Amino acid sequence: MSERSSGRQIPVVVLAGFLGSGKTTLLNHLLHRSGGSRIGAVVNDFGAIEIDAMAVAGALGDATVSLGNGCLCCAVDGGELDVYLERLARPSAGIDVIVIEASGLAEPQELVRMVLASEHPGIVYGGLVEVVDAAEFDDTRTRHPEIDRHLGLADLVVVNKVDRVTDAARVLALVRSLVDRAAVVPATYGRVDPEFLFDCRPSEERVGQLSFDDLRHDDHAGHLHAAYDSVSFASGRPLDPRRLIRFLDSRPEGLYRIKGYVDFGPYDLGNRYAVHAVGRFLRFYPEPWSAGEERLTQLVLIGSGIDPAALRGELEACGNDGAPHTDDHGMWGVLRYVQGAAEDPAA
Ligand SMILES: Nc1nc2c(ncn2[C@@H]2O[C@H](COP(=O)(O)OP(=O)(O)OP(=O)(O)O)[C@@H](O)[C@H]2O)c(=O)[nH]1
Repeated sequence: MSERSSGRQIPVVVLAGFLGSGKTTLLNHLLHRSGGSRIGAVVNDFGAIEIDAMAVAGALGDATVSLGNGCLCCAVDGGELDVYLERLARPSAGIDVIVIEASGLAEPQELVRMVLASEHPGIVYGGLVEVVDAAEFDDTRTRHPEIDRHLGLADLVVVNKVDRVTDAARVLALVRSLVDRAAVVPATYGRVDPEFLFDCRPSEERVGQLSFDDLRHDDHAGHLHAAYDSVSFASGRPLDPRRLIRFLDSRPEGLYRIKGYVDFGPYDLGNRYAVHAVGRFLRFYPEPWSAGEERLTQLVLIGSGIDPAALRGELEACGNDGAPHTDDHGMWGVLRYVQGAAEDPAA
């Protein structure tokens, strides 16, 4: 019998973690491996184009709702979130657990506070899951010491991307030293047993402690995202692969995160290319265009100390001039960054 039909409350899990740590990857893993449980998701994108929502929507259909353009943690009240939670918690939706994927710059305590403050009788706070990028962890902590505080609130920490480090044991030990009572599990590509997430519900005592100590409505200026800008770029003109690679190879230090989809037009008529940059990490993932899909390039760039107008201009300049011929070598630069099967054998 599902939780709904037995009249129990639906747990709402907050899935947080710094930019690019692997939250969407983990959510997609859960959606494909959740067995008999039906998951509803609320996806909060930082940029104006909802790339994360696009990445999970196919798997979820009407069980995804998207809250784009800005951190949910800055909503004045949880009213908007409540509307979405109510929609997902309707018995007719048949949902067993709801996951809120926070933007990579959200303040997790604000989201937890909103869930705890919700007056919807059909839901209950199901815990905070923090995803950590093992390869970027040291640098991210140096730039953002508040990450330690986020980990202290977590009920489960997934130390992701252990395939990218040679000292996973050290990173795991460091994370364990920073958490309070959370379980800490290593992962690649967010592959954790869904039961871990569904069972990470905090004790009553912990929830009480959270609502009094950790969840004071804090100063907005101190939020992580206060120091970040985002640039959204959408174009129906295909990009030239060489120009785009030149742009990406010379991207400024502060431009920490790029994500979206690229149309290379005549260079590959069959595929669009999902692109992800996280710090200096860069990957392209070709995926076939769906029949009838509008051929667009849609990118979100997020960084600190960046010049949005200049970046938008540089992306404009990556447009293909409409030259009728492609050359055989044009895509080489892109293909260097296409993920090989050896990198993720289970993909
Ligand atoms: N090598 C490696 N790459 C990973 C792993 N998990 C995720 N990635 C890649 O990291 C990039 C970012 O992953 P996402 O799941 O989009 O990260 P996110 O936390 O949702 O990103 P934001 O929403 O922008 O904060 C993508 O290119 C993923 O394929 C992993 O375990 N190992």
